[in-house]
Order: sequence, then structure tokens, then C-alpha cells
Amino acid sequence: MKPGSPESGFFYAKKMEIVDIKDWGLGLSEHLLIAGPCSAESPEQIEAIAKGLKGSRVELFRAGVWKPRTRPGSFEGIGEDALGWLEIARETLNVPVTVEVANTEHVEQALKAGVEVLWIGARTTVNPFSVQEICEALRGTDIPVMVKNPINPDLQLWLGAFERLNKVGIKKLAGIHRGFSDPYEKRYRNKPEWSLPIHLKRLLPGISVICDPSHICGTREIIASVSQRAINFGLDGLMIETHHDPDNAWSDAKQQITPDTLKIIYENLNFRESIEAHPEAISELDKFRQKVDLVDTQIIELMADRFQVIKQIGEYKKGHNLAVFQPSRWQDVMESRIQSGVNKGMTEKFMKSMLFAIHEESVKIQEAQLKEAKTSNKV
Ligand SMILES: C=C(O[C@@H]1C=C(C(=O)O)C=C[C@H]1O)C(=O)O
Repeated sequence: MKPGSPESGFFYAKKMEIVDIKDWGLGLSEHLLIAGPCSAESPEQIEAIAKGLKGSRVELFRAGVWKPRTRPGSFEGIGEDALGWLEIARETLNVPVTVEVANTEHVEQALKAGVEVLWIGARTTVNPFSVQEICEALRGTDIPVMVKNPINPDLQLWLGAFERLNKVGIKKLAGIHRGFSDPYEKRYRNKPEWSLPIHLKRLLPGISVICDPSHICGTREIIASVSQRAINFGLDGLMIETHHDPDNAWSDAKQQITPDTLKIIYENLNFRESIEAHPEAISELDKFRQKVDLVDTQIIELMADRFQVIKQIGEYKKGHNLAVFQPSRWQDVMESRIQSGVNKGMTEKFMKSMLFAIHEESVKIQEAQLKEAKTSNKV
């Protein structure tokens, strides 16, 4: 099976026509900045935030109207009435607006109110029934839809939502990386997994992925650094929750920032130059890249050699009925290799994850050998 073929599943996505954010007809540009409150609370609140955002780079105003809360009893959004208040933001800032939709009723009301862009939340992306319901309500329209990653780091599920939307004719699509739920994670509210948006962009050429640092961070202090990381990883914009009085916000108070803070964060972001605009850099980098290619080839050859020896050990274990996993040997391998790697300037974290991946593969190979022995014994 060829990697990247339909049979390999994980790395495969059907070709789909995707309209670039710049061509959504809404005046949105590269490095899209989306800002606005977690929830629309009152017309006065929308006005205060929109006025505060004047002079910022905001191109799309966000506001939650229906809020999916973890437990009942918290503020669940104003609902349809708040859709009318968004006109204040449109007029004040001369920008389109976006809201989250989670079912047919939301879609119908948002479309009726002239909302320009919709987004599907992480708790909805996770459920194909809900995504399909939204798709049916959108059939026949060409409204842009942004899809947040599902709460668990499941690329297939995220991809599935885009495929469903595309099937009903929605081509103006973008992703939003808002991090993933992890009960052991202490630093972030939702841990970022930068490799996922990168995979998504590779699978769906032309898709833009926006980062939502507010939901990744959960606390305003680290929004600036996560925003910069998103830019460093090549994400296409930021969606940052903004409130004129964050501490008294009705939802997500800790993670919202004032419009003034947003301006400061945005001004201090370092947007790197796109390499396509620098042909001389490509040829300069090519010199190093040839070396990288060579080293990678050597790594692969050495890795293949290691797995050959692993197979010989596997044969021995098969002949002597020995367990595949050998904890004390593995402990020694880990400790000595981590130490060697650290001595050479690599991080312990990197060494550990690389060694775990290698060990997992070794164990898999030997397990297959032992399984083979068992089945052939039966015959
Ligand atoms: C290769 C072996 O089998 C397993 C794989 C190991 C490895 O990849 O280095 C180490 C110990 C075992 O858990 C072995 O027993 O030496």
C-alpha cells in the first residue's frame, strides 16, 4: 500500500475545491484577524467593543450568540435577539460578522439575519450527525464556513466535517485550531497540537487555518506567545476573544482581552516573509537542504538496520518462547540514549518521544513474529 493512497486512510483526503479566504468577497486578507466577544451580551457591550476595536487590524467581528456550555446553568447565550445587535459592529467597523452555529435553527436564523460567515464549534465538529444537520440547512447557499478542530485530536473527524460541507456545495472553507482537551494538561485550557493544522493544510491544499489562542490558552497572559507560535507554524490568521471589560464578561472572562491589548499584541507579532517572494533564499537554502537530504537518507538506512537486528532478536524470542517487552533492557536503552542525545544538544523531551516511537515499532515487529509462530504452530 502506498503512503498517501486512499487505502492508507489516514493520510488521504478527496480533492475538493476550496475558495481562498481572500476570494470570499468580504475584503478579508492574508493574516486575517477576527476579534469580538466570547458572547454577545447587550447592544451596549457590542458597541463598546466595536468602538474599542476601531483602528485595529480586525477584518471580521465574532460574537457567540448560542453558547455550548459544559454544564447547564451557565450563561448559554442571548440567542436570536443578539443577531440584530451585530449590525452595530458592522456599521462601526465596516467589517462582516461571524457567529457559531450548531443546528438547523441556528443556521436558519443566522442566514436570515445576514451573518456573513458561520463557524462550527469544536463540540459540534466532533459529532457527524450535527455536522450533517448543519450541512443540510446550508445546502444551496455559498456562505463561508470555518470549522474548529474537534475537541479530541482526530484529524479524520475534522476532515470529515470539511468533506460533508463540500458535498453540499460549500467551497468557502477554513479551519480553526483551538487546541485539544487533555485532562493532564496544566498550562493550556486546550493543548495546541501544531502538527494537526499542518497535516490538514497538506491534505486540503488551499485551506486556510486560523488559530484561536483564546481557547488554547484559557488565560489572557499567554495569548501573545501562543499567537506568535501560530504565526511561526504558518497559520493564516488569529481569532481572539475581545471584550471592553473582560473581568466582567458573562462567559470566558479569564481569556478575553481588551481591544487595546489586542492592538498591542497584533503590532508586536512578527510575521515572517513568505519564501515564495524570495527566490534567492530558495537557492541558498537548497545548499543546506541537500545536506539534510543526505543525513535523512542515512537515518533511514540506519533505522532499517536497527529493525533488521530487532527481527533477529524477535526470531530468537520466538524460538525460546520469550516475552517481547523487556523492561530492564528498555530502561537501560532509554537512559543511555537520552543521555547521549542530551550531551549532543537535543532535548530530553525530543529524545523520549523519538525513542518511544522506535520502541513501539520494535515491539510491534516482534509481536507480529511471535503471532506468526503461534498461528503456524496451530496448523
Ligand atoms: C529489541 C528488544 O525488544 C524490545 C525492544 C527494544 C528496543 O527497541 O531496543 C528493547 C527491549 C525490548 O522491549 C530486546 O529485547 O532487546
